[in-house]
Amino acid sequence: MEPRPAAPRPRLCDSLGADQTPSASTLNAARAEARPAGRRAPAVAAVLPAGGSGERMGVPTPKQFCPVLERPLISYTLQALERVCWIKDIVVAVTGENMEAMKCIIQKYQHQRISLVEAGVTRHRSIFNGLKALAEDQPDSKLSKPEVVIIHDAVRPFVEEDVLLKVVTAAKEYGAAGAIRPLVSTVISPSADGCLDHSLERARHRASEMPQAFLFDVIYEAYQQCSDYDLEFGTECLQLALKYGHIKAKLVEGSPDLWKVTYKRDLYAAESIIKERISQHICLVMDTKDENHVGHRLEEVLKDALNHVKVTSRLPCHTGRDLDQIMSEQCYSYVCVNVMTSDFEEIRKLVDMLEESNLSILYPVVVISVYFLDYKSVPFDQKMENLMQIREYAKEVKKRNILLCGLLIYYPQVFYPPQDPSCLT
Ligand SMILES: Nc1ccn([C@@H]2O[C@H](COP(=O)(O)OP(=O)(O)OP(=O)(O)O)[C@@H](O)[C@H]2O)c(=O)n1
Ligand SMILES: O=P(O)(O)OC[C@@H](O)[C@@H](O)[C@@H](O)CO
Repeated sequence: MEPRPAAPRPRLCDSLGADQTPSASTLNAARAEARPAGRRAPAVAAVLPAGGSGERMGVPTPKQFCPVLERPLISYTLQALERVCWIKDIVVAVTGENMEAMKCIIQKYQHQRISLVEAGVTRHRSIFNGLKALAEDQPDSKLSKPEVVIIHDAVRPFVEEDVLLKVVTAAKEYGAAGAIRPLVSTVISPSADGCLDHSLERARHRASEMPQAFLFDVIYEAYQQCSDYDLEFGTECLQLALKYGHIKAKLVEGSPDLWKVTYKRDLYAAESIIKERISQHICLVMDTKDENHVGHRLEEVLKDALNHVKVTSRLPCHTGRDLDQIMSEQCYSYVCVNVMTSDFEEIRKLVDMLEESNLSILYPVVVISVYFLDYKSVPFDQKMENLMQIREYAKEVKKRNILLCGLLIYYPQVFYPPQDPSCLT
């Protein structure tokens, strides 16, 4: 029985999100705005419709459960919402047949604050079921009614706290709010005979995306008044608030990352975006504090190419503090540069720490151990035997989503024999 992993670290580093991740001061200002002076912050919950079959994806598995880096797509969306500490409940609507699979995902990735409800046969019905779970007029409701409810498709994994805060703040003021994006294609209206009737002026129109947010009573009452036609064929929650609540939603410009995973190409795009984001963080671990350590040359090169390069030394007196601090920033790629030792045990200790930190539950962790060895002072076969242990250990830790590899750089120490001063010129 595998030991239950400890609860995941409370927050992912915001830089795993969209490029526009706001600074802490921006968020604090927005939070202050969301919390008018003298009034308490609104209780906020989220409803995630996740009951679709993903027909347009063209694979047997519903797209919300399709793997991205060997982890279901929906887990990334849950993680994005869990990062936002002021969302108190996350209600996910899944079909009965996927309920067990969803419970396993919640347990395996240690998702928190999640409640599950049965999905409906349409997206609107799934959302309505989610809202019912939050309404206090339901006999078996265990959740308290929020003041504001966020509605966000479970297949939109790249949602950041800033846009969530914007739509919630706007919903509190206007009653409803939704993220929008510029149209990429022009919208046209075909005539009955399949020819162009007219086209819409693209600049005057926008694509409605997610997240959206509503005063709970506004959207819940709209759904309660909904016609069956709306529930069956509608695709726009903002329209329901307008039609049944006479609320004109505030439109919030969203970032390019808010797109919905719909086709297979979207899954490939999501995977490459996630890979790119986690690879932007590198932690260089050096085996000495020497400022002339060759690892600093690598640091200079990496800093030109990456957003975040952290450096630490693995001296025993430093290991705990330095590495713990770096792990708290959710770094998933480690390059260990060893000039003083080729001791495999040091790497094992580092990998054990990474494993205990549960980092690799959410994303694969990469550890590259580089050994600079002077071939005149270190017999090759003796060191290779020692380093070959890495290969066996790598097979073992790969099962726990830690990818370990070793790199041996054999080089001659450059000596100037003293009897030949010309070498010194
Ligand atoms: N009966 C439904 C249909 C859709 N959804 C959810 O609504 C979101 C957006 O819908 P869409 O992209 O249309 O998903 P699918 O309906 O699964 O896709 P398709 O139309 O290609 O089948 C998805 O998270 C989907 O799981 C839902 O909760 N209940
Ligand atoms: O479920 P579908 O993909 O058909 O449509 C969902 C989208 O309409 C919806 O997510 C946004 O347009 C915002 O309402």
